[in-house]
Amino acid sequence: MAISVRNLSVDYSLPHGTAHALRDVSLEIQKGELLGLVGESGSGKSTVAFALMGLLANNAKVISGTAKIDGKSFDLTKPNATAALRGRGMAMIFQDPMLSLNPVFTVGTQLCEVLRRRSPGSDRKTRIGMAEDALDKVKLSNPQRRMGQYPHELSGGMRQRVVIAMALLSEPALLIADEPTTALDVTVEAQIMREIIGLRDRIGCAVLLITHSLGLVTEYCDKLSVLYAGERLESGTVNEVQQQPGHPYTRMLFDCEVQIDRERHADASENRFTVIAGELPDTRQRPPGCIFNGRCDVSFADCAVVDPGDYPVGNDTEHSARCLRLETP
Ligand SMILES: Nc1ncnc2c1ncn2[C@@H]1O[C@H](COP(=O)(O)OP(=O)(O)OP(=O)(O)O)[C@@H](O)[C@H]1O
Repeated sequence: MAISVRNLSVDYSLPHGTAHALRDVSLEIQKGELLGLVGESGSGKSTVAFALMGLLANNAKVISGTAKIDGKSFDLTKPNATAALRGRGMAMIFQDPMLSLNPVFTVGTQLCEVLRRRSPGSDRKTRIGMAEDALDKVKLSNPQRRMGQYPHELSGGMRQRVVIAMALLSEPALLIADEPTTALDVTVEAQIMREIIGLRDRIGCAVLLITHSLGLVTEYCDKLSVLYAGERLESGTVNEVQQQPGHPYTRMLFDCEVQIDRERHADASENRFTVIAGELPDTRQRPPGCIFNGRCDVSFADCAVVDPGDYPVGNDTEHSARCLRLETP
């Protein structure tokens, strides 16, 4: 079973114009696969997730887009599409686990509620057993005690495990993890990523991992899509894209990552990270031609006027990038 999103475009209306935050973004994730969606801050990653989950802000409008899950298509411009999509099984892990947890209920009550909604006929004792089992599976120590605790009594990493346990119990077809480890320290990050992989292995769901970290993507994901100013500039398997980036932006992102890694090992201050010079363009006035033209180090005259297509890279049919340099005459 594959999950796909086709031509997702989202606008935000602002006091001075309309920001075209996403433009024709398409993604495809197979069952059991982890797709990393990377891009710098403001590139539109969360907008993709929110559009799928029906969590967009009031000033947002889905201009186009279809999501296909389990062979069934949903028109994302329709107001009730995301409710129907959620009904087919989607769960989301946020950077802040408190967005998924209710502070006034115990962990046990919240986990049992997921089970009650999923199988209303189940008895309480069975639900408690299953909830404890889920906490055990995400390696939360002393599950019985945790069941009676409130979210504020747990650390950030423990809360994130509870959210993963909730996802485990809801058995989604698609799990969206939006910067799930950004607020956690590096050791906890690795543990939480392992739990997400464990969840994927147990229920065979597709996972969309939203992150600004290429390091996380190369370590844990099967495929990646690179987002820039609301456009998907490149997509392919992690190995292919890493070995042969088709887009200059992807190459620059990988160069930054290597630099960050070196500086980490040299124990340098976090502030010295290399960044790509320039800024994201204002999406209220998308420039003509390639959206990355203003920051590209290998652009040529046509890049300022011709909107590039999505061209294949190398011999891999899954690998493509939006760069005119890949156009074959
Ligand atoms: N409610 C809103 N109204 C107006 N603009 C918005 C709104 N929400 C997001 N945006 C803008 O849309 C663009 C994409 O934002 P989004 O949060 O999806 O990016 P992101 O890649 O997830 O960023 P980050 O990594 O910082 O979370 C940004 O320019 C952002 O300022």
